Amino acid sequence: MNKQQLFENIKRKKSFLCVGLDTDIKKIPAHLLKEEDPIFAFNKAIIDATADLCIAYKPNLAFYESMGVKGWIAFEKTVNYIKENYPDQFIIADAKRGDIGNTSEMYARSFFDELNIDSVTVAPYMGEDSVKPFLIYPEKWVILLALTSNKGSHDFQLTEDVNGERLFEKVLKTSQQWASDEQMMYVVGATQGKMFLDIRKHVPNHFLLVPGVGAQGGSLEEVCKYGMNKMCGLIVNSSRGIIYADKTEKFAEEARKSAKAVQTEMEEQLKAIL
Ligand SMILES: O=C(O)c1cc(=O)[nH]c(=O)n1[C@@H]1O[C@H](COP(=O)(O)O)[C@@H](O)[C@H]1O
Repeated sequence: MNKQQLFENIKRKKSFLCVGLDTDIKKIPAHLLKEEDPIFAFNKAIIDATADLCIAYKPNLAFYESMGVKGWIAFEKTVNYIKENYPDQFIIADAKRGDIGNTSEMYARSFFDELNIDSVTVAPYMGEDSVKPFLIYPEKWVILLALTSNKGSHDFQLTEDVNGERLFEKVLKTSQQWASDEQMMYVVGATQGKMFLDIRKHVPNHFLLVPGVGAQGGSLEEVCKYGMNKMCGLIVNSSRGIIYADKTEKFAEEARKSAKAVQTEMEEQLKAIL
């Protein structure tokens, strides 16, 4: 999917919501445990209940890999289910990969060749040759960690060099030499508030993947105020805040209500640019 198609989907659905499929066997409703594949059954119900309200899904690999082979199968079935039934959805493999070149090549192969996923999150700290293997696939995206939502973002990302340049700024500047805004996005946490102004100084036109609303307490209003551009430029993720809205047989219905509440706020925010 290219940038224009992404924007068309945002306009059509009046939403820039990404539903995070961080599916934990310990948190899903008990009645699903009797299913042959409870993780997939949960995901399928959540996807069917939310697909018209969001433009992206982000399964986080940790939740699947923690279950071994069964988890990987559920992940693959989930990706295929989205592709077959909701082909307009942008799929993000949240894997935070990145390694020496020939190893990154293998990561890229698994997500892009084998599974045909639209994008993968990548850590920038091993540098150019660790990111480039992901960039040889047309219309596939690298989503590079820039300024994350967690407290630990202060440990490295916000530290300054002798010239006063912060590490996340160096990441934004340098990585723009590797790919354009048609192939690269950046992760910026919703908890970063006014920092979006600094981010936009470096990357005015890029799409940003923004996790951290909902369970982590980030403000959608602030994200939009400081981070929205003329193509929206935001994909805002909520995982726990949507998928675990309820633990009963009505879980999918309640997840839909939570997604609808976020989408309604997004529709309001989009009036600034549409
Ligand atoms: O790359 C990410 O998606 C990510 C980056 C970041 O800075 N913070 C962050 O929370 N995430 C992911 O976004 C999701 C947030 O989940 P909730 O806090 O439950 O909405 C999790 O899958 C995190 O791993």
